[in-house]
Amino acid sequence: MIEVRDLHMHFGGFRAVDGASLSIEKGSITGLIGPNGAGKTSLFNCIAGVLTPTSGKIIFDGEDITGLKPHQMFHKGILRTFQIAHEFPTMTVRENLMMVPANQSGETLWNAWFKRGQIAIEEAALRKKADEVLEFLTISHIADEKAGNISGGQKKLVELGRTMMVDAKIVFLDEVGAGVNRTLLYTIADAIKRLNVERGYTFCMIEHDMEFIKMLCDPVIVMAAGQVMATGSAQDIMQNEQVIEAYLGTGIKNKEATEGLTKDAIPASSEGTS
Ligand SMILES: Nc1ncnc2c1ncn2[C@@H]1O[C@H](COP(=O)(O)OP(=O)(O)OP(=O)(O)O)[C@@H](O)[C@H]1O
Repeated sequence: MIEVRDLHMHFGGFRAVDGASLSIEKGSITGLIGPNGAGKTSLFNCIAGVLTPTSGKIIFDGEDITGLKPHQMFHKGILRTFQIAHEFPTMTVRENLMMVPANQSGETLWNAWFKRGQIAIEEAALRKKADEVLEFLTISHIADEKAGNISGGQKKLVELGRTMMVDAKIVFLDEVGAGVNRTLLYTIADAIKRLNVERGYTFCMIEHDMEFIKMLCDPVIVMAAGQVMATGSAQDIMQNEQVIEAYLGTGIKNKEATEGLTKDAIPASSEGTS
């Protein structure tokens, strides 16, 4: 689905991405790991159009999308979570979701005056969709909360919800599990898995938390020094000598905690979304 060919992203003389080639298969939840400074975020930013690569190609379903801008990627269904505006703290969670879709008739003053009926229809449809999204994510109970008042983990779920408002095809998640308590982490993992299985979403996620990676991702791509060092199942990756070597000094986080976990270890539905 997305093929990255010999990608380079240089900052002055520094090669943050230095000839990375990889594939993200349709329908996969692909993990992207690597030590600090490996070039993961720079690679994400190139794919999402936030950075223009120095050289190399990014192909999406056979089409060369190298150098397209974030809004052009957005219209192709390629979303990087931070690329969708951060929450508006004084608006409710539902209103935050309703803000996402582009091309709403009410966006201009002219339309607000002369197309009031059309706007009302669109708003009702958006509201219905937002409520469906909240139900899918099991957070209907916070629909009327001000987005600024919800927990960090709930904000991550709302961020996922925003991608559902525009029916994304592939979503790039940057450390979605960071700083989230374990209970809510399972809820987020469950939502990602269900979006993947039930809605056909493809995900590519940067994570430092190996437990989270092992729960969800297959394959896992390891980057080091701007290049792809290894690709394989989480289990294989964690036993790969070269990978362990690359992590020396930092350690693979939660390595021990991952023993015995499988991709199906996520509860079918989770409680305690706080
Ligand atoms: N805009 C920039 N200008 C100069 N150097 C940059 C810039 N962005 C990133 N870098 C450098 O490129 C290297 C790769 O950074 P990047 O953020 O892509 O790595 P990463 O694998 O995502 O790291 P981390 O896991 O710590 O977030 C780092 O050494 C970083 O300092």
